[in-house]
Amino acid sequence: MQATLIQLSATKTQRAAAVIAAAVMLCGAVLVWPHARAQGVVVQPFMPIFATSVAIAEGLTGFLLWTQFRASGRLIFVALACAYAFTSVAVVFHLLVYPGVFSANGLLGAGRQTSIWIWLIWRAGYALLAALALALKARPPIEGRTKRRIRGSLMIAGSIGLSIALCSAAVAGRNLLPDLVSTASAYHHLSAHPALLTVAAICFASFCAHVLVTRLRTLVDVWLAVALLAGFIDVALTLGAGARYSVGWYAARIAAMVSANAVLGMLMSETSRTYQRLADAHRALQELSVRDGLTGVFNRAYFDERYPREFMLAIKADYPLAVLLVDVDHFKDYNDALGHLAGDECLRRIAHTLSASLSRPNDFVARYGGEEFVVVLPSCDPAAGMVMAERLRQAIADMALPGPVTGGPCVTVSIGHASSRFHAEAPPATLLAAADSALYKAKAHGRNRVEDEPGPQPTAAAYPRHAMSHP
Ligand SMILES: Nc1nc2c(ncn2[C@@H]2O[C@H](COP(=O)(O)OP(=O)(O)OP(=O)(O)O)[C@@H](O)[C@H]2O)c(=O)[nH]1
Repeated sequence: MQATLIQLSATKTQRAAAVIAAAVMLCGAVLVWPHARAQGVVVQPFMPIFATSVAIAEGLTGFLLWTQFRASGRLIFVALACAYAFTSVAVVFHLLVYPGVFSANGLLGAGRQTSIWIWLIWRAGYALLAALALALKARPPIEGRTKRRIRGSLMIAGSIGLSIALCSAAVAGRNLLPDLVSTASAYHHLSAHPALLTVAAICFASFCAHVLVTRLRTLVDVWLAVALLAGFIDVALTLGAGARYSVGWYAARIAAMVSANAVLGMLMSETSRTYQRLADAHRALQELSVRDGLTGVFNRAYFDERYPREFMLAIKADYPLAVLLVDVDHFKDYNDALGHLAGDECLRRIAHTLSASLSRPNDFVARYGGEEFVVVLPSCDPAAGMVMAERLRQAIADMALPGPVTGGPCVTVSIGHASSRFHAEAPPATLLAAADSALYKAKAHGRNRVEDEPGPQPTAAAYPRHAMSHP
């Protein structure tokens, strides 16, 4: 089972979902473009809600990518986690310095264009770091948990440090950086500024490089492409918008939200699918671990664990428990005459008939060893146990499996039966020993028959009290 996403190919449905998301964004951008400069309603709480949700989404994406790195050792994941960590920090700065959110001009002594410079750092940093991650795609995984933790932590710390340094520089250099805005809320001449055009070019180039290099083979490739495209649309619409709280500005912010959530959505859906697959695999493994590989009935280990539990339960609830030991007659001759493969098939068919003959949910059959099976029948008194044993013997005989001698008797089984209500002191082995001794008798008395042996008896008890008879 695939533990990480590195080689997880995108299915047709996942590709279709990504294509639809990209198409909706592009169509939306084209439709909005002619109205981008139209002034919209100023919704003051929009910016804090938008920036907070983006910062959280980017941070969560970074964290989930980091866990993918911890599991796989692939540097591409930690490089992508760096891109998201960088962005998450830049978005927080962007919010702090944004005019009109916490104060008229923004916190940290921001100038009127500081938030735009930080936004440029955010968009360019994300695109560049995502492109840089491409270079690490083919790198072999880092071996060793400590090595992974140290290298990964250093890279993440480096990207966070870089983001803090660049954003702080944007705040500190508010008077040195080129002026991008014409008024406090409008930035019409921004589109002509080389800084913004450069960032737009970086975003577009990063998207193209990603598509060309990855060919969108894996799930991560596909949704990262959607995130990069959304980042470019954010920049393009912001360029066309001209002013804060215009139609284009709102549309650009929505594109930024798509950019922040595209990979996160994929990671969350894949994480829950992985849990589902893990649970299924665990269930299958558990089922496999209690089954006998040859016959498919429960194995000896399962019997050894469950039988004492059934025994104690019978003591506690004061009901009888029947045990049948079923042994194939002259099986050595069968093997010698027909070969071990035929012998295996014979055991499989006998096991199938035995389990198919049990109807109550708590009855079970296990392979006790070699050509011997054990059947446990809780709440079954001696009379019902003998009836059941005889029914099983007959069922095997009715199969009419040809025996080792051509034209001779068919395959048969001998069954030793023991059933009893117990003293609390009686060890579980006593009942098994009684069934074994009954089996010995059945063999000695000519085989293809059922014999019984009294199991450990109670000192004084009405018997049976709750016993259920087999129909
Ligand atoms: N094909 C096959 N044979 C098995 C398997 N396990 C045990 N056997 C064979 O079962 C045979 C058991 O032989 P014995 O213990 O002498 O018993 P028997 O020939 O059945 O004689 P009785 O029990 O006295 O009727 C041996 O030849 C084992 O090799 C198995 O998984 N597959």
